[in-house]
Amino acid sequence: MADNVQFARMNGLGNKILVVDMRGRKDRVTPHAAVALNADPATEFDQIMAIHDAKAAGTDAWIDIINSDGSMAQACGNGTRCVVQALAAETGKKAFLFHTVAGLLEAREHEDGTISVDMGSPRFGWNEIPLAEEFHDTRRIELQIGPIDDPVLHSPSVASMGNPHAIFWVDNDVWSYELDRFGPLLENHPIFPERANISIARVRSRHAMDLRTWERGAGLTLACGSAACAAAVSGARTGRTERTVTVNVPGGPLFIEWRERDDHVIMTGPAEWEWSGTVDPATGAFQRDGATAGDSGARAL
Ligand SMILES: N[C@H](CCC[C@H](N)C(=O)O)C(=O)O
Repeated sequence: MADNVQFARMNGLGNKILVVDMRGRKDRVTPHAAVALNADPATEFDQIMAIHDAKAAGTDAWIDIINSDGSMAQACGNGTRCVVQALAAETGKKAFLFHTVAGLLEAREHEDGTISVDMGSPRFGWNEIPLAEEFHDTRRIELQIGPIDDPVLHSPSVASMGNPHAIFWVDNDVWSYELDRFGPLLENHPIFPERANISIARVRSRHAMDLRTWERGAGLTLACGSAACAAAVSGARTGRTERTVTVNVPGGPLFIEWRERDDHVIMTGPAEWEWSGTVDPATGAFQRDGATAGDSGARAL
């Protein structure tokens, strides 16, 4: 299998990530390989982060983000932290500038091992999300699910973090809603021409909320970094929270700051290496190395 490349199974607060090293190659990880990798319980994932050679001076790498259904995503906060950890372990560098289809992405590893990603400016225009119909106020759009006169979820805030998000605000425990049932319906609702990541959020205080996400192209996940950012900015925009919020996702807390000075959203959280191996990016056939996560912490690919 001379055509294999190095890859690592990692996670960002339980968001299942495969980081694949495509540097020095012209080909890409195929949708076929993605679907095959996701079908094997050992490599089941939410996103693949494929690291390619940089295309522009001053950037460290180009990154392709691939959902487990083989579709491409424009942003993945948790996966970006995984890439930073792997490249920091390889190079000793702490600060990185990545290029994705959504633009430039700055990220940095801190002394304590946590990683911050500058997710850029959120966008709120109905055609930027995008929505299929014009809505002037995207803090609350007309969309509901459940009985017409007593909807289970309704009036979400919508935002783009490069990728489309809808946040439904709820009063009860986020676990009491059947997101596995409503998620696929809402993800594919005609109001979202490019589909959407669907979250339910419960505000706990001016600085904290609970969040569960049904990810576009990946389904229920333990964490979704871009959704945490979309929820935090939507919380602040609707007056529910301040601009600095701890977003508790099923995998743990993410710290989000919507910076006043430049409108950028900074997401901070951990990344974890689980094991490494080699994979054929055309077919998804893979082999594991011997080493697995003990207390080894960060590791190069
Ligand atoms: N897990 C990712 C988001 C993936 C988004 C993807 N599901 C899409 O937009 O299609 C994150 O941490 O931000």
